[in-house]
Amino acid sequence: MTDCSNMVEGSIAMTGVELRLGTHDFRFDCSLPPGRIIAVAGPSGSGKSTFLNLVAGFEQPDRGRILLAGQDMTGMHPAERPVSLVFQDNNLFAHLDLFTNVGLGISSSLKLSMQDRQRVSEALARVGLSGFERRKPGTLSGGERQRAAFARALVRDKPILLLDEPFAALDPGLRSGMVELLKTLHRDTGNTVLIVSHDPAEVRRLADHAVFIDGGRIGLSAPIETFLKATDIPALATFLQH
Ligand SMILES: Nc1ncnc2c1ncn2[C@@H]1O[C@H](COP(=O)(O)OP(=O)(O)OP(=O)(O)O)[C@@H](O)[C@H]1O
Repeated sequence: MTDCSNMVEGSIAMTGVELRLGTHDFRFDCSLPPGRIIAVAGPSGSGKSTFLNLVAGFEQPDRGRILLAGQDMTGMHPAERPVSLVFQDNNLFAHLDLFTNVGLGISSSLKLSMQDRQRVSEALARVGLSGFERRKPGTLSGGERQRAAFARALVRDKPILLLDEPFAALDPGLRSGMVELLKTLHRDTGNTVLIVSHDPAEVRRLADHAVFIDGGRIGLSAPIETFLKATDIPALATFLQH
C-alpha cells in the first residue's frame, strides 16, 4: 500500500537525515501524522531542539531529505517553509507595541492591508489580548507575552506550528491555562503542532502522538497511548516517571 501521508498539508517526514554539530551526531527518520499535536520528548541534550531546527530550516542536514506537506524542503530558508514558531522566550521586540509585533508575523516590512490589520486584531482577540494593541512587551506578564507570541504565530496561518518549550518560563497555573489555549487554537486551525516538552503531564494532556529522542536518534515515534506504555525503553520510562 502506498503511504500518502506526506501528501497531506501539515505532514512532516525526514528520510535519512544526518547532521553533525561539534561532536554530536544526529540521525533522524520519521513520518509524522498531519493535523495532530505531536510532543517531542527526551533527556536534556538528546537533540529535541535540533530536530525542531531541522524542520524549521535553522539547521540544514548534511545528508537526507526533509519533507513538509509532501514537498521537499531540504535546503530551503525558514521563511519559505510552511511553519510558524513560538519559543520559550517568545522573541517579541521590546521597543515595538503588540500590534506591530503581531503584524510582523504577516509582513517583515509591516506593509499591512486593511485585511491584514483586521487579522492582527482577530488574532489578539483569540488569545485574549484585545485592547493590548498599544502595549509594549515589557509592560506585560510572562503569560501575556507568550499569548502575544501565539497571536503572531496565528496570523502567519501556516499548517505547521513549532513550539520549543513554550511554557517552560511560566508558573504552573499559567502553564495549564496555556495548554488549554493551545488545544483550543489547534481545534480551530487543524494545524500540525510539534511541541518540545520536558513535562510528562503536559505530554499526556496535550499530545496525540509523541516522539522520544535519545542520543540524537528517534527511540520511539508512536500514538500517545502506545508511547505512554512503552516502559521497556529505560530512558522513556525515566521520563514518564517524572
Ligand atoms: N551548533 C552546535 N555546535 C555544537 N554542538 C551543538 C550545537 N547545537 C547543539 N549542539 C549540541 O547538541 C546536543 C543536542 O542539543 P539540543 O539543543 O538539540 O538538545 P535538547 O534535547 O533540545 O536539549 P535541552 O532539553 O537541554 O534543551 C547538545 O549537547 C548541544 O550542546
